[in-house]
Amino acid sequence: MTTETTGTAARDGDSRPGGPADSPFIRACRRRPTPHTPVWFMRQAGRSLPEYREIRASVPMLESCRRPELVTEITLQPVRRHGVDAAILFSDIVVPVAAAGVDLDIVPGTGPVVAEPIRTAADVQRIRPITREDVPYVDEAVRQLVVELGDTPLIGFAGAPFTLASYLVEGGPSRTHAKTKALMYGDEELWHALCDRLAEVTLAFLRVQIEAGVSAVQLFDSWAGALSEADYRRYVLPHSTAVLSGLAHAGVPRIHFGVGTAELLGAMGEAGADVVGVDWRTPLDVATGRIGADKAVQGNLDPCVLLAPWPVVEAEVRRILEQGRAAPGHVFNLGHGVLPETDPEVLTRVVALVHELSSRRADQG
Ligand SMILES: Cc1c2[nH]c(c1CCC(=O)O)Cc1[nH]c(c(CCC(=O)O)c1C)Cc1[nH]c(c(CCC(=O)O)c1C)Cc1[nH]c(c(C)c1CCC(=O)O)C2
Repeated sequence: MTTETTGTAARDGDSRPGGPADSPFIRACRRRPTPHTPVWFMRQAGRSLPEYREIRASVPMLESCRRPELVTEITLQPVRRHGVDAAILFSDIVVPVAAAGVDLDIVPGTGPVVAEPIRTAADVQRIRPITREDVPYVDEAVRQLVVELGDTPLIGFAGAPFTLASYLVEGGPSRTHAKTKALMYGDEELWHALCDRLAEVTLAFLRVQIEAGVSAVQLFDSWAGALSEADYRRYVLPHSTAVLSGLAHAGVPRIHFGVGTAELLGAMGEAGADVVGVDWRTPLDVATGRIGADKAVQGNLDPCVLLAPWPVVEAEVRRILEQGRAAPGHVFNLGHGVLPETDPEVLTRVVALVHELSSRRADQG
């Protein structure tokens, strides 16, 4: 197949039986009937897996994201082990920002740390627009993965402007996002200039992944829940909309996710999502009431529940499958990422249980 025929236009019509576009995951994102409820886990590629810890032992995080053969192997690990319905590209939300010229590192046990935080108009200018040439390793890894994965869809992702801005303005992880909010409330013009630039970088990064062949994209606005709905609409929604609506004709479903977003679910759907991610605080039927019946939902299992005895896990899986029926499409997932201390066997059992319970129901019509 030539590069041209693997582009978005070709994939748009590519729902041949058995291909990734006809997979249960993509069908659920598009609110079409599925043979079973699809399941994957945010942060499935990572520290809960011994095979991941082994392969990463001597390679720093950011470097591992820049080695296509490592990205491919780590992305495939949870697919092999758990039989999940989708793979998610192994990367990080700060990878495109680093490619855009921001000096940063991912510090083990801490997260992204920025050498010189972005707090002035001149700082914003240091964030360059990016093209595929700035992230060749992502392009290459996605192309390899699409071949290796066959019918299993690959999810591409990026960080949303607010969550990226928080790391860049704070200089690292923050509980209160105080410096970020001080800039947002104190200099609205600079705030929008920063988020315009981040939306541009994010959109370009997602387009590279889509051109290379991912079947869906997820926009992580992990920390958007720190804002009221009014502030979200004023300071954040226009920028996340620029990203998601910018992909309206890209031919792949768009998932929009955040934590603590009970009050924001409707607005997050409005940004241009096909699927809205829901954390553990809002049951999926309640979430659907807020998001509207034209969007699919994903999430809701508290990652901490996976640390509890199996009967507790099983009861939660049953509850979420039941409440997910209120939505026109349901992708089973956690309400946030897999915790490093999670027993991988439990994840494998959850996948099997979701498949068993939901296919039994599909059989019964
Ligand atoms: C906020 C955020 C980040 N990165 C990401 C988000 C949004 C999702 C979320 O809210 O959790 C997204 C992300 N980061 C990573 C992935 C890989 C794909 C997946 O399996 O989901 C994804 C989708 C790998 C990673 N990204 C990181 C790791 C850990 C690196 C290691 O192995 O040491 C992995 C596997 C590092 C990272 N990078 C970031 C944090 C907070 C951390 C953890 C710091 C720590 O506790 O060590 C920023």
